[in-house]
Amino acid sequence: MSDLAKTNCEACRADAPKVTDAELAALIKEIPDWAAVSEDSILMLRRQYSFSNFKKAMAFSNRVGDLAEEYGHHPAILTEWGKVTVTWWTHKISGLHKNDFVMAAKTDLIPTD
Ligand SMILES: C[C@H](O)[C@H](O)[C@H]1CNC2=NC(N)=NC(=O)C2=N1
Repeated sequence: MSDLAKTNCEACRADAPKVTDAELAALIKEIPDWAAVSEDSILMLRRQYSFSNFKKAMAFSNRVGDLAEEYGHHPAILTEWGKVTVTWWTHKISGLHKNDFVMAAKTDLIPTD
């Protein structure tokens, strides 16, 4: 398990700093299956998971939702037949906080079978 996955979320505050370019470059290496993407100038982390049917995709999506509720930090989840796309960013700062990398790492611990 990566150290990130063992980390707790900090309380999200509107004045929290976004990760710097250097922090982003270092942190993204710890979650190699995730991509940093920009939408409407908002940096986000995105990964797509594959499943053998919709029922398994839905079950995984619900477990991601449980994780989000546990830590009070919520992703965008796109659930499709055989696919789930999870996107993490911090709404309050319209960008990436270390919490988002922590939650991406924790998402990777959810079983996909
Ligand atoms: C009131 C509530 O705790 C806040 O709105 C939390 C909820 N979940 C959140 N999730 C994410 N991704 N970003 C936030 O800024 C955020 N804020």
